[in-house]
Amino acid sequence: YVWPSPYDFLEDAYTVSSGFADGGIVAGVNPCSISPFAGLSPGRQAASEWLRVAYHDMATYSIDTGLGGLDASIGFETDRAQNVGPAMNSSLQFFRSFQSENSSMADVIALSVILAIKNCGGPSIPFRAGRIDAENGGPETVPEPQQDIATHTQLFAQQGFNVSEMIKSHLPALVACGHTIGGIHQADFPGSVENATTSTNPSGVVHFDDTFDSFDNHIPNSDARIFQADGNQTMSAYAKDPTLFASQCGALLERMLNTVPKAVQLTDVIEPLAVKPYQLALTLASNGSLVLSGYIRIFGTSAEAASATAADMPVILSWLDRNAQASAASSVSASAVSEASNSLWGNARFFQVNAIINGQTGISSFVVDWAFKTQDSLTHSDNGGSGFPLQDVVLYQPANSCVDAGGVLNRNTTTYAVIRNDMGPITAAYVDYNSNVNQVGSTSLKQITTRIPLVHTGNSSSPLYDTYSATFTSPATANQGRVTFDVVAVIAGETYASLNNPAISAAC
Ligand code: HEM
Repeated sequence: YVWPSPYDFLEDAYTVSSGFADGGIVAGVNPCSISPFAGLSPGRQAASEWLRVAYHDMATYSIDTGLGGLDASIGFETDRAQNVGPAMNSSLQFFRSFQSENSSMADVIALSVILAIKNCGGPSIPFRAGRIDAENGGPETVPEPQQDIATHTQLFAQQGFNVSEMIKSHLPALVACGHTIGGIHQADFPGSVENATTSTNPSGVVHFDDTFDSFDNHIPNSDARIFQADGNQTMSAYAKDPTLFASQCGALLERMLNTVPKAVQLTDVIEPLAVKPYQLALTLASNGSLVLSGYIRIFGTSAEAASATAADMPVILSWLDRNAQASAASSVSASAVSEASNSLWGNARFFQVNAIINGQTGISSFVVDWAFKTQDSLTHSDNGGSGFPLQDVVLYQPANSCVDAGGVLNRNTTTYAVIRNDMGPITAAYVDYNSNVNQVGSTSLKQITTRIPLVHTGNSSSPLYDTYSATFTSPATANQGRVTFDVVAVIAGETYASLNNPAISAAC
């Protein structure tokens, strides 16, 4: 994994759980007992709902066809008795604000489970991205409580969870891993729960075990029937050994999340990068200089990383000009962001960058030299060898870009950019606006890209750059996922792009 990557947003959301640059997902499950919807319906728990969503989404997988799996088909399956209750749609409602061109609903579902389980005290499950959202529902193959063990075993086998060597039987094991948090609701399963509904417990939730908000080896008695599938062997092993429970659940749930249609290629495991740019923007200033602004994140898992104080950490950014040459005055110190950040996986701190770069000589890459303590020798981070790459050919200009505040449903968005005029003929210049639209039959969104040509508007503050703009009518973006846009130019046969810029919110 090297920056920049299409999966930078998911890596950010994986790495930062609260505070500055909050990924936003963990807020829905922190602490493990809560739900963003508990105000509407007390007794609900998002961590367990998200895990159930992921299982029910994945349960449409067929080992015979290689179709189904974790593909957000659940959005089209919520009216089925198998998926009874508000959990499916309200989870998707929460997740859709994280959907974008580079974060499918299926990837967000997988990530949500990994974050929720970790935050509930469970194992660290490796995260891979690259899932593709289905455009319709799958087969009705979620196990239901009234079915017998033979049917459950057969359904699990069809989902790719067969009896194995390491884990005696996947059926009791995976059910134990699923039913360690959350509970069953009388409102949805009146045949299984009685006399639980009260004025303070309107959905009549009965927790599976005494630690419904802890991902631990306390196991529900209500599943005794299922645990008999292997003569209770798996359960007695788990009851004796919390470490075995955590490691086997981690492995089984990882496999569940990575069960995807055979055409889908998942990425390598995504782990927090030690040094990573965040919201970095290169722009042309009114005096003809370039300005590099944004943040550098430093992440670590060591004891030193845990005890460091951001304000005492040296973080120095040094860049090469556009011909990859070092020149005088090409380095700057980044200053600690005062708001702390939290991570479930280690310690993350952010440093603000504000570098003025000679507009004549430009920039092509930078490196970061840093340490956890002032007196430590500096660690040289060069992004795997060739530095953190930047291009200074096509620059998005947020300062001028704006949204016409007038319209509520449809608004005019104007995007400004500057493009170098000394590199040959410009054969194409456009903005790719990556947004999301509702789709019939699902709470999940569908990603679309609209291409708008950039029009040449004149000279800029620098003789090297001309100005361009693109105006188009965009739909309102409230709870319509993450909108990003790319500014692209094809010059003398080469494509230059400023990718994944955040949605424009400044009013015109
Ligand atoms: C034979 C297989 C299974 C059956 C029959 C079954 C059945 C059920 C039932 C009836 C509920 C109550 C739902 C509600 O009232 O909202 C439930 C909840 C739940 N199930 Fe399963 N389940 C099975 C397997 C699994 C698996 C494999 C997982 C995940 C690995 C899982 C995760 C969950 C979770 C987390 C909840 C709690 C939801 C909440 O608190 O709202 N289940 N299950």
